[in-house]
Amino acid sequence: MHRRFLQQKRLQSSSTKNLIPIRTSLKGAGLLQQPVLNKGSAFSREEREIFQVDGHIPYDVHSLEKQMVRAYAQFKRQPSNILKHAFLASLRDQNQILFYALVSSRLKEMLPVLYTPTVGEAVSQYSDLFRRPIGCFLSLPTAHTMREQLQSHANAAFRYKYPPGMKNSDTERPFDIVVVTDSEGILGIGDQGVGGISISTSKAALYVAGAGVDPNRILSVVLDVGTDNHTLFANPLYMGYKHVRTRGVAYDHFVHQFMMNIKELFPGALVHFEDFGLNNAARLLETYKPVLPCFNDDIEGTGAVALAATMSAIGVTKSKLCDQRIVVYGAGTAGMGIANQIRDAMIEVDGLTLEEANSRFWCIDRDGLLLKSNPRLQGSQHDYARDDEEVRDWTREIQEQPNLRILDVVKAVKPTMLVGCSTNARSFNEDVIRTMAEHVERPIIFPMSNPTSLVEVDPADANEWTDGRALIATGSPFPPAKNPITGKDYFIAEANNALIYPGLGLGTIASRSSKMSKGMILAGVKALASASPALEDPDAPLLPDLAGVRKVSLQIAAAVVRQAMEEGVANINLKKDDDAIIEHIKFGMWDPVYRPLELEPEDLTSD
Ligand SMILES: NC(=O)c1ccc[n+]([C@@H]2O[C@H](COP(=O)([O-])OP(=O)(O)OC[C@H]3O[C@@H](n4cnc5c(N)ncnc54)[C@H](O)[C@@H]3O)[C@@H](O)[C@H]2O)c1
Ligand SMILES: O=C(O)C[C@H](O)C(=O)O
Ligand SMILES: [Mg+2]
Repeated sequence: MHRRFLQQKRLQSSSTKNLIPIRTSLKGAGLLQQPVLNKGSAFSREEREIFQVDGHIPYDVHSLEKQMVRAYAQFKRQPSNILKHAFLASLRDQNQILFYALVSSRLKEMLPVLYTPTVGEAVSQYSDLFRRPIGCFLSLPTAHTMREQLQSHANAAFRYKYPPGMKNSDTERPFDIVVVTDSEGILGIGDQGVGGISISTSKAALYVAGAGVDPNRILSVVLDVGTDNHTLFANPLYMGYKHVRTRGVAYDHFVHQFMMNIKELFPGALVHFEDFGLNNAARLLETYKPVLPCFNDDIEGTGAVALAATMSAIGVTKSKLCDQRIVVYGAGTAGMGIANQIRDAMIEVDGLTLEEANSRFWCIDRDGLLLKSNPRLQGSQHDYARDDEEVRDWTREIQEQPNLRILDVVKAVKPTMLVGCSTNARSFNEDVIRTMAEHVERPIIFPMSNPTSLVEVDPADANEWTDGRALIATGSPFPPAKNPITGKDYFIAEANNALIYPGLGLGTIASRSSKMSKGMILAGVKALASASPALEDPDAPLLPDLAGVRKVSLQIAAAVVRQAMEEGVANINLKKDDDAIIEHIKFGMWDPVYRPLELEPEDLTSD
């Protein structure tokens, strides 16, 4: 009876009175080793007694706030960003609440460590830094047991048990979101083999910290089909499948087996494709869009964030989308995703025809300007390839270049907007930027390549070479640039897909939608663009700060849910009313707070 009394007393205590308790039968060391339930020094006196934690932990009881102070000091003591990243990974593995509470409270400082750019190092050094596996490793040689492996993750995922009649997050499917990479095109650093798991776990962490998705309902996956990365092959500590990267029919079969297993085992879960290679990303998205809810972050997420930044920029320049002349440098997964997203918006918002909208783009890849005569054009590149005739009208000086490079194109086209997704560091050099700035009052410049070392132009340089006139957004975080004329700081918008994918994902799962449609993505873009600080002040950044992503995600998710309901793809019974939608989304959101613990009833009866 004593324990029952203590439980009731604890439930009435003021600090926990509004929190729904969680039931568990774990005790002692077993409880401390469960990162979802472990509170470390924050177990209350009563919990320590009931759950036999006494003796496993020093005496004093500390609040979550005090734990955060200690964890932050330990974080600061790590000598490099990669060691800080490793520290955060261990913390996540020990105490999920403390990890997310710390990260969420200092998102601005933690994001560049947890995510881009440091995640690039974590991926490439994965086998050297490995401590404990987090995530799901599906390797080609063990494909015959893939279903059992996925099922085993579903079984191992912690499921909350709330007392009867209280909120229940335990729905019929074990996971809401599956983040998957095959590691062939990690950021701009290419094939990274099994280390790609860290991009999946990082993207998953942002769904949690950035949109309040329950971390226990996201599965992070790497599809290990081998690697063509010689450095990894030469590393005796490499932990992945040491085999040349599997391609062709065997690769397609493996991916198909994965997708079909997800559809059957986790029905309705959103599949988030991340950093697949150029030859697979668009093809897989097209294949599986009609089959299950799926989304490619590098194509659709990047396109969406770039479109939001563009909408914001044209608000400053007081022009229309259809007035833009856009040069896209690097016509790969992200470059084509951005062009497609902006092109589709020109059609929907400004009423252009497809042909008219395509004609606003000049895309450049390794062979130079994409021309219709180029036999190597692929996928969306065909839409944007220019007529060879057009180039014949350009000046002799330009025409005589062996293949049309960025400076030639900028001279001839006089673009209003220059987007970089090339991985070609510093390719927007002084000549390119100054030439662009000669012809346009407020040049819109988006060097989107990640990580930081691959950026097409340092925003400080772009700012200086345009006398502070450029409207800039980058893929990685940069410090403010000084306006050379006014001396004021210009804050650089971070146009990273992390600003939008968490909200898009949250909206999709909150609407229990059968797909993530173009309309839902566009609704999310408009919500993000409407939160732009530049709407109020033309010298402010083009996008809200990534550190405020959680607030923005709620607005994005609400727009997505509303649109899903309008399109008839939502599976919820809800009034089409803004307050009701926000309430519904908030109800499902997860917060990093310690909930009171209750013993499973069978454990109580043994008293
Ligand atoms: N800001 C963001 O949110 C975001 C999102 C996705 C990708 N990215 C970044 O964009 C870059 C590209 O990613 P991706 O997924 O599109 O890769 P990708 O390999 O699919 O595309 C890169 C393209 O650039 C071309 N290219 C390479 N070198 C070039 C050169 N010297 N001149 C012209 N073209 C060249 C390639 O041929 C390829 O078509 C990466 O650095 C990635 O980190 C940023
Ligand atoms: O991961 C990022 O930082 C953004 C994007 O998905 C990328 O591949 O660069
Ligand atoms: Mg990516």
